[in-house]
Amino acid sequence: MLRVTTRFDRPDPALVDQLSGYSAATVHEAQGRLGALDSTIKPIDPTMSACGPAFTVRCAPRDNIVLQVAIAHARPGDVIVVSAGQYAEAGSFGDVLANACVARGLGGLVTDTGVRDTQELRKLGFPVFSYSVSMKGTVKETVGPMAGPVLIGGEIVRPGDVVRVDADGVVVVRREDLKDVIAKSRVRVDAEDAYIAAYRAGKSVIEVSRLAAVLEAKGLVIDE
Ligand SMILES: O=C([O-])CC(=O)C(=O)O
Ligand SMILES: [Mg+2]
Repeated sequence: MLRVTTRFDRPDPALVDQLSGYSAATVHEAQGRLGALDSTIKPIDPTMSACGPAFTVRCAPRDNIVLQVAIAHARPGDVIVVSAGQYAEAGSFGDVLANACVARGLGGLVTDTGVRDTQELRKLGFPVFSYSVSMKGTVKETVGPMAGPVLIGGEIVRPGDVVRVDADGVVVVRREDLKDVIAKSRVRVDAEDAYIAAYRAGKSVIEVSRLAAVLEAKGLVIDE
């Protein structure tokens, strides 16, 4: 017998909602350039985005039985995060399972293996971020634990950490850092807005980014 748990603490939904107002790149910068999964994990459609608590899953390569169990047990808003050995040659998720996710109100899927039925997935609009697209079928053989820490895209994701996914990829925020990262994201967006306003007002990049002293120290002379 193998007894597994699907219980873990989830973050305050109001904080998840606030984080969703910031792009993945902003969140990554705001937390000190941390938490970005490898760029090999990409949305199947750049218009897709999501933000939610991670429901973590470990699957054997070419096997999606634990993923299916997770879809049955995840809560509305959860983003399922599947670590399956960075295995490109398997289509472990497609439009049938995506419909099960939509019916349960899940937030999205992030996986380091492949997905298939991508045209149907795009039409359905369920956010899917994967390592590959592969038509190759999977077996349902290897059971194992879920809702534990997983390694995916070079980062550890724990159940209940928050994943923010958009056209630029996937970033993970530790649940305990959420408030701080939201505050730092706000500061960053305000600073960027000020830069953009200055450029529109005709100021130069060198002035706004205070580059003159840096360029001088580096000995750069510009002939116009
Ligand atoms: O059936 C599977 O294992 C994956 C799939 O193609 C789907 O969910 O449509
Ligand atoms: Mg299918």
